Amino acid sequence: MLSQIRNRFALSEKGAKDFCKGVFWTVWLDVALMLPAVYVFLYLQDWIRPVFNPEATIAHGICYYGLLGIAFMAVMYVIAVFQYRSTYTCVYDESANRRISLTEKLRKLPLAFFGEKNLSDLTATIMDDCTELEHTFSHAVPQLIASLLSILLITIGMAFYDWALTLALFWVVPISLAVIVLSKRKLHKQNRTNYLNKREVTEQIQEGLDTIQEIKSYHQEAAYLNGLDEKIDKYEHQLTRSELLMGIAVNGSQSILKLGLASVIIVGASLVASGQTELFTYLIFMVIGSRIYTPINEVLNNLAALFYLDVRIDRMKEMEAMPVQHGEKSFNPNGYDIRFDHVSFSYEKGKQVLDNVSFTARQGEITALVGPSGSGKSTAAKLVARFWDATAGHITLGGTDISGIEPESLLKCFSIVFQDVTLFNTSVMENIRIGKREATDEEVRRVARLARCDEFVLKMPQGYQTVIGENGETLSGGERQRISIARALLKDAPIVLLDEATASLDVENETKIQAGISELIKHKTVLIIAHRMRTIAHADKIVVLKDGHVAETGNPEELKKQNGLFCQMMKRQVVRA
Ligand SMILES: Nc1ncnc2c1ncn2[C@@H]1O[C@H](COP(=O)(O)OP(=O)(O)OP(=O)(O)O)[C@@H](O)[C@H]1O
Repeated sequence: MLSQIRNRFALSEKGAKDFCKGVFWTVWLDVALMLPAVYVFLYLQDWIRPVFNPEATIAHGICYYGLLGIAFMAVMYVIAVFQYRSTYTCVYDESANRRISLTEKLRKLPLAFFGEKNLSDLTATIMDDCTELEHTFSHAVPQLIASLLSILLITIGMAFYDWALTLALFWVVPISLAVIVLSKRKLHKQNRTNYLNKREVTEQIQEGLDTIQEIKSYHQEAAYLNGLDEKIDKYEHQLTRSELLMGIAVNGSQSILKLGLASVIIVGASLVASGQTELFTYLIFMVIGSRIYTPINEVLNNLAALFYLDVRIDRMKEMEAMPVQHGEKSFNPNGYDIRFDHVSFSYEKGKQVLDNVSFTARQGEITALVGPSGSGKSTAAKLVARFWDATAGHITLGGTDISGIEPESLLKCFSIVFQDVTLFNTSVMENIRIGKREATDEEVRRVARLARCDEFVLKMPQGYQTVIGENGETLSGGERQRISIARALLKDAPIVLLDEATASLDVENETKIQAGISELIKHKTVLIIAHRMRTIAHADKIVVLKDGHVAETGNPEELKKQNGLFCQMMKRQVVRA
């Protein structure tokens, strides 16, 4: 039972237990909420009956009813506290845990996942869907189950008292629920479309914000806004349609419920007139009839959330089912040689990016990957760090196959400098410290000097404490790159990946930070990707890639003599220079 609840609602084991507790206490709360009606019943039975029956006497005085009222209120209060704790507090805990586990899950997914998914979609799943599920599980699902159970209990109890009036009061409940169940399929479909349309609008807005520079510089504002307008119109149109359908279903169902009280009045009147029911019983059923449908009405008001439930749960399950990258946390490599052994890889089925690539990058040497644009150089570098997993062949690090090493543990061995540097909206000091969290300010300054950051940082108003804006917007490309090199220097990992690390620097700046890079790569396994031939002039080994396979390998002198692709690339650059 518990595991079925877990699967159905994508809950943790504790969440499923709490959910059952929540339903239990909500049933009791629904029953307890009938206590005012019971109180009125007891009072009327005792004090009003003598009016209709002169032989009857009043059994309890006003003090008794005062104390009884207090006792009923205390019972309701205690049950409400338990219900609140078991439903709301636990749901918020479950929601927090769900967000953490989804974020943990994302951390373990291969980068390929993020390439295929829209990031605003992922954020919406972690934040919006969790919030909506929180609301549904605190306000709708336990209430729905509990109100069905409590109505069943109350119906059985009342049937013993007067079955004919009970029937008059409750015949509407199955019909009202049937209306909802019958419209569920249609509404579910509508809500799914709403959800997808909303995501489309969010994605379009996100894309507009990400590409605002291009939109403005190519005067695409009108085209962009027209596209956005179309998507918003589609979303609104669909929303209005589903709200209308929802309104018809919910109001229809609520109206049917109201017929229950009307039928009690009519049936009760005829039963009283024919002497089959006491007037007093008739009054009692009318009092109860005015309150009995409240829990169902509340559930109906939250129906939209209930119908969205499956769509959101499906999204969660989809994320939770994504295959994560596994591996051993601790590994003892025999040195840090990197070996590609017949490695093939494709991002999409049928489009081979690397084809049977084999080479070794030795520790203490600089291995350069060169080749025409799109030949697979960056892809090869990313496979080494397990950003993606090879589709065939093996990559080993110090003799250990990296597919058996946990990606986070593996990445501890790497200092990586990419062409696209990501900076955080914090100080220069903290941006560099990302390389080694526990580094002292002095250590950070030392590597910053080596990477030639001093030259621009000391001119900033607060020096190393200057906040550099979102993704370092206040810095030039070269300055951003120098911060990234300082980070890598601070990390001081045994393997260094430089992917177009100095691409955004002019020749003067590149020469300046060459000292920093020389320091960074000393005694390390270095894999370097660069288009400029002067950047790789000191490489010990060059691997030339062409269309995803190794075209040539050797040291620069050997390759020059071969007069192959490498030689042609050298000549072209000399001519251009
Ligand atoms: N995330 C991705 N999804 C799908 N295809 C990709 C992805 N990244 C790269 N590719 C494709 O893989 C091929 C190799 O790309 P890669 O970036 O490895 O080449 P490169 O040699 O580093 O190119 P460049 O010198 O221009 O940076 C290209 O055809 C590219 O379009």
